[in-house]
Amino acid sequence: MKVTVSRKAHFNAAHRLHNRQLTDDENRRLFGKCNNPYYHGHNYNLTVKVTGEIDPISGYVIDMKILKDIMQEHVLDYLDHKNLNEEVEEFSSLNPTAENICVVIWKILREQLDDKFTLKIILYETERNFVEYPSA
Ligand SMILES: Nc1nc2c(c(=O)[nH]1)N=C([C@H](O)[C@H](O)COP(=O)(O)OP(=O)(O)OP(=O)(O)O)CN2
Ligand SMILES: [Zn+2]
Repeated sequence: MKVTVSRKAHFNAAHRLHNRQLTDDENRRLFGKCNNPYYHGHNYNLTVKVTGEIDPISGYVIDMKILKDIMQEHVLDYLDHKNLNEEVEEFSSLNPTAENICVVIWKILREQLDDKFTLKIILYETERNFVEYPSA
């Protein structure tokens, strides 16, 4: 019997949506105000969902304290209060859209969690705009 446990977190970060393969005009047309060369910020809200069997001894799928510490060390300490384009290696060549940030967070956490767990990330960039990976 598989059960999903979830933990929420949030971080603030600055970014600029920009594709170096496009001209400045094309970038402005495609990304509008999100292409502002002086960057802009979001309060990102994150939900991490871990699915697995309940351990018969602990009654846990995963100890939430352990999940919290992994998220803090590997995601929040890495992304919080950062300029994603300038300070986070993955986005030196990858546009920091909500979709790409979500996949990057999934890859970071996937490496930290046992293969027996299924992992899903939901990332809110605004109160109304959010993305999920993997989808469905
Ligand atoms: N598919 C995507 N579309 C857009 C993304 C994205 O990451 N993926 N990002 C942006 C901008 O970076 C930014 O998120 C837009 O913010 P904002 O203009 O504040 O968005 P809203 O007006 O929709 O704000 P609400 O508060 O949600 O109404 C643009 N597109
Ligand atoms: Zn933005």
